[in-house]
Amino acid sequence: MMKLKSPPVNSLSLELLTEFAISLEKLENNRACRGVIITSSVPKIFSSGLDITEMCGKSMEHYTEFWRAVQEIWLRVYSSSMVTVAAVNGSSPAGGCLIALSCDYRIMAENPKFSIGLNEAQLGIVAPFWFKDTFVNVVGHRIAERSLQLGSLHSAPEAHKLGLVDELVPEEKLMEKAAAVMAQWLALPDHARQLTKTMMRKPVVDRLVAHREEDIKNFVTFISKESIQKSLRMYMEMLKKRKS
Ligand SMILES: CCCCCCCCCCCC/C=C/CC(=O)SCCNC(=O)CCNC(=O)[C@H](O)C(C)(C)COP(=O)(O)OP(=O)(O)OC[C@H]1O[C@@H](n2cnc3c(N)ncnc32)[C@H](O)[C@@H]1OP(=O)(O)O
Repeated sequence: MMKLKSPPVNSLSLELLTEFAISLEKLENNRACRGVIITSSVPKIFSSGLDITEMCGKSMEHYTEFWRAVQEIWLRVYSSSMVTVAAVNGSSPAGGCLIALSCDYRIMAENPKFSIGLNEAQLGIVAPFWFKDTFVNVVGHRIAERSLQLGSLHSAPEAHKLGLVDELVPEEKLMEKAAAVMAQWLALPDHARQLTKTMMRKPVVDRLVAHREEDIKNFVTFISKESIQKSLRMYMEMLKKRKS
């Protein structure tokens, strides 16, 4: 089991992304480890997505390093040879949603206050093509198109209806259910399951691998624009105001 633990909201900072990548690599290299459940130890939050402060007021070099780390996590989770189950025990916007979408199976606590989705458009930013591809591969083109354009955050029941999460369970049963799903997936021979997963996911993975540097360049150019910086600052202010 891998528990995200970066209070208050598990935002994906460069530091957390780096630790996450190292932990995944260790598990991946451990032949005895065939599956991992990804969850959060922060109450009510799975992950608040990418740490917005990493994308605000920093240098081009920093944006480059940060985006490479984001790509790395996605590549590692999406193409993991292990069975990956997301036990979504709280809200999961944007980058948090991407982590869940990159797993093989998603179980969410059936709390209508918890929401999940790729809400980038609400921040005035654009989900990159590999976020979009991952989303399309889970929910289909039409649902992904509407949800991405509107930057929708879906309540847990809505997310289940759309197929964004595979199952809803009472909060107290989440880990038990995740373990049961893991056992079901591990009952299959690894090689057949792994080859099937590769067959399904390889085109999307290859697309980023082939355009990785170009994708970094696009991100750095986009995020450095004053208009985008302004949108992000306003969004952070809105989060703080909402609180007070
Ligand atoms: C053709 C052109 C193509 C160009 C392509 C270029 C490609 C460009 C691509 C760019 C894409 C970049 C992708 C980004 C993906 C992301 O993940 S962006 C992050 C999106 N996240 C959110 O919108 C979540 C925002 N947070 C919330 O909604 C809430 O905080 C919460 C529901 C998660 C939790 O709510 P609550 O429990 O009430 O806590 P809060 O009081 O709101 O928050 C506590 C504390 O944390 C700060 N915070 C929250 N989220 C983040 C975050 N993601 N990053 C940094 N900080 C965050 C929040 O401000 C509070 O701080 P203070 O205590 O007030 O200091």
